[in-house]
Amino acid sequence: MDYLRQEIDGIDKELLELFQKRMKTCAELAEYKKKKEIPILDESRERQKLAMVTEQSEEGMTDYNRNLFGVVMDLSKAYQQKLNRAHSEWEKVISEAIENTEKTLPKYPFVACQGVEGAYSQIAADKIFKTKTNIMYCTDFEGVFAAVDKGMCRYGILPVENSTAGSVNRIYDLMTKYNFYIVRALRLRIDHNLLAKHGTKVADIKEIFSHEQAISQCSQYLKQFPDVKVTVCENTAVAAKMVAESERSDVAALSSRSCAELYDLEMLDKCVQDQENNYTRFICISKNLEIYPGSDKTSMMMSVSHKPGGLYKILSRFFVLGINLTKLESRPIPDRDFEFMFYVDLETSVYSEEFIQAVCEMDNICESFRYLGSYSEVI
Ligand SMILES: C=C(O[C@@H]1C=C(C(=O)O)C=C[C@H]1O)C(=O)O
Repeated sequence: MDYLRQEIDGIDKELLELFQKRMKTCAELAEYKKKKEIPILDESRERQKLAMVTEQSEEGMTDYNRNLFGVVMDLSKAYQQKLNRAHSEWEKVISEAIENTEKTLPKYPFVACQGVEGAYSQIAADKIFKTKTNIMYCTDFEGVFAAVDKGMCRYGILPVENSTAGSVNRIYDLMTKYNFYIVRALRLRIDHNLLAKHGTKVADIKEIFSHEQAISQCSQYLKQFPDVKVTVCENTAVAAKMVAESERSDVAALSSRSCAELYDLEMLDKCVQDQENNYTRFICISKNLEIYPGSDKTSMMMSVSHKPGGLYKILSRFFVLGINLTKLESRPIPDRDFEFMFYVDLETSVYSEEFIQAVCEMDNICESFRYLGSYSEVI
């Protein structure tokens, strides 16, 4: 073993020297490309290179060699991009946003939320702004996007994913339709409770109202009511309100503790969600790019060429830059068969070199690209 390891060490030394020599040559080429305004990526050259590698490979080694050279060329492009980046448009836009944004979120802005008083979005808004801020309630999620887009509200609060039920697809679909930036995120612990009017007993219940996400988060619990009708409504707070205002005494809602207080309902059962640790992530959106201090998450949205390896190309850039992905979501692009829009959340400080480089590179290599902002996530 010692002998073979020594052998490997010797080979690695040569590999390292050769790799660095290759990178330095690429740097010279990058300078030439910059002068002549030639793009860094040259796909036909890469294809030729891989053909050469295939031809020169020993039997059984072709796939390994092609993979190795794929990574080597990715690293070479990352290095060239870094050297040639100079002052890209994105760098300017982002540093101006950092400079022009206040140090903290405003205190009492007008905020759009879906639902009615007591909705989880409203609880999220109060947590994000740390005050009972001014809220405009919209009947659906699209109303929140539109209120921000038209300048009726400075911010909008939207739930994007739940730890039990997964992504809120409707929001991801609406993201393609509206321009906005994310300025803050919040992880909110969600406890659902069975609420009914005073006097109603569990055995009396014939119908339970709630939002589809809440119903899905309580699916185990609901199995004990096989004969009860479960009805979806637009919001858990709307469900509580409906129960409170109903003439019937055989209805209940799956809703929050604060709605029990707000609508004077009794909690027949507490914390009935299937997973004890049930979290929902909310985003706070604005029309303009605002980047507050401490922003260490970034979201972006892109479409890539509909070819094998399209997504790999993107992911390999993050890998090369050492950036961790915390979310990858794909949604079909309307009217385009099996073509997808990808949404990624990255863990990277807005002040880091890798961050700027990732934004610039994505803008270059994606078919379409949108930077959705940098922000911090609070609990
Ligand atoms: C080095 C170059 O830039 C890029 C990197 C390549 C490589 O590392 O071999 C090949 C083609 C280009 O996409 C080049 O243009 O030759």
